[in-house]
Amino acid sequence: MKSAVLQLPGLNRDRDMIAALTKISGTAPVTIWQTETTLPDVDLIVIPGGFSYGDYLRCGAIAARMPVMQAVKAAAERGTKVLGVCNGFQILLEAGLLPGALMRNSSLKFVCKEIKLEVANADTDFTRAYAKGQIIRCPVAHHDGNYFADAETLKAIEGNGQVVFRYAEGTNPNGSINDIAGVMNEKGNVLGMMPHPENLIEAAHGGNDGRGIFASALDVIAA
Ligand SMILES: NC(=O)CC[C@H](N)C(=O)O
Repeated sequence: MKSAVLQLPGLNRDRDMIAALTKISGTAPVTIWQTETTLPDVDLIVIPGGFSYGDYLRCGAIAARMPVMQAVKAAAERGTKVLGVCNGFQILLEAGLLPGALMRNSSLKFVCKEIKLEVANADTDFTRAYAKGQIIRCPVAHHDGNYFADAETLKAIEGNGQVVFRYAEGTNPNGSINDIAGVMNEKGNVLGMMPHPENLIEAAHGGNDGRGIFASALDVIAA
């Protein structure tokens, strides 16, 4: 499976993401720059974390309006898998590719720590390496991770199994409604998540609980 990583000014997790994808798939992802309007032919596009355009206006708001996002939207409509992590999740929400919004953490503080995630839906292209209900470790690092959706949207995403990850065991670091840490679109090919699985993929990271997300999306065996 071929993958690509979006690179935008201010993103800072792109190298970690490229390293994770390369290690897990054995092939380096292609990189995509903000001005590109024609994307390479890949199976998975990843929008990594960071502070695109300095988080001005709202996290992800400027990035979502760059030409490249029209191309990402078109690819998602054609069925290409799209994964957004942290700022990538914020960008996907601002671009309208996912439901809901991410607000300031309820503590009003930047949180950088390890939390626990429950795999709420293991029947997805991004989580089939896990079992439903499995608890995995994962780091978070953000100030705007407080997921919110109105009652109608919440009912729909809960009912459709679009909530893919929840913060487990009282580890919700940001006040997200229903402990939501990751959501996908109705079609199931676009996933956004606040935690950083690319930073927990090998022994040198202190564990590999995040590996299954990439192994699932890239269709390789999780080792
Ligand atoms: N690590 C990240 O991607 C941070 C996302 C965003 N800039 C925030 O702080 O909420």
